[in-house]
Amino acid sequence: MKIQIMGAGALGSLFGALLLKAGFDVVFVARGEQLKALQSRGLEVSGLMEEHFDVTAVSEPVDADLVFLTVKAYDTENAARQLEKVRFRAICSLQNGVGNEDILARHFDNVVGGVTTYGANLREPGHVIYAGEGMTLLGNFKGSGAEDFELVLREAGVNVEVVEDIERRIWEKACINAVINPITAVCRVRNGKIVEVPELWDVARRIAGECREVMSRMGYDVDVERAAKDVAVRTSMNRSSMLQDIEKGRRTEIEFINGAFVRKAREFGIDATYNEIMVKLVRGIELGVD
Ligand SMILES: NC(=O)C1=CN([C@@H]2O[C@H](COP(=O)(O)OP(=O)(O)OC[C@H]3O[C@@H](n4cnc5c(N)ncnc54)[C@H](OP(=O)(O)O)[C@@H]3O)[C@@H](O)[C@H]2O)C=CC1
Ligand SMILES: CC(C)(CO)C(=O)C(=O)O
Repeated sequence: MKIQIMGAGALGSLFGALLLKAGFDVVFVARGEQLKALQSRGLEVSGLMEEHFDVTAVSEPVDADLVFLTVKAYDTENAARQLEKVRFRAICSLQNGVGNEDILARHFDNVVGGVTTYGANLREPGHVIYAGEGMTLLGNFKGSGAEDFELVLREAGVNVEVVEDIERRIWEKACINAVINPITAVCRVRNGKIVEVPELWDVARRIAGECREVMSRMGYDVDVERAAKDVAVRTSMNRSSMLQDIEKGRRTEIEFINGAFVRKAREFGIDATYNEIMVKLVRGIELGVD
């Protein structure tokens, strides 16, 4: 069984390492310094696992059985175009944000949606920190394949479950990210501050309210305010992924998180002013208004 990790950054390196440890044939598709490091020094894993792996790392996709897509959401279209040139049975996104599976479904027959709460950070090229064990939910988005991905992940010791409502789960995770990520990124605070600082909680509640209304119009009854509060408290010391991106001067996934709620709200003709403001503020920082 050959498994390809398309976008061997933090999350892809972690999942690839877990699969390698279980004995799978894993190919890492990477670029830049990460590609050079993987090719010359291999992959170092620290944190919840301490191990070094010699790896196969390439700059262009190759034929494989299964593909995990772990690029940032804004790179999905480009990655899909590269993957169109090779053969594989099914592709599974483990990304955050909404819309990745729709992009993949325009290119491929068997698309599996994924949501994971595992945590990984790149300390330096070729060195990933396994920061947190979580849960991974998978579901067929188009065609089939979820059970194949479930099987390999389970064999690799990953907590995984196949669900029937993967689209809902993807939107649910996006709700949490929509509330926590932009506020932490704009105010440069850890997740816990969102509930500790009344002014920030006031904004968080308003974003959550808009997300809840969008979800409700989609037929999903979700108490977004409560869910976001729970996660912010549980992860109070975390620096959100969006805050980390901003701190590193990198592009964020805001268009695929709050931007997705703004677009859905427009479709339904409802208000999403707070989400829209967060998109614009984060874009402003990305563009260098900082
Ligand atoms: N890290 C985590 O703990 C979690 C992350 N996620 C989600 O997973 C996704 C990936 O996150 P993360 O791993 O943190 O991000 P990273 O930026 O660390 O990893 C993405 C990697 O993909 C590379 N890449 C992008 N396009 C290509 C390409 N065409 N060919 C080869 N390499 C490519 C990037 O290179 P470059 O750096 O040059 O852009 C980067 O190394 C995101 O959607 C994120 O929200 C979800 C749950 C947890
Ligand atoms: C849940 C949360 C907010 C944890 O930090 C996250 O997923 C992120 O940072 O992107």
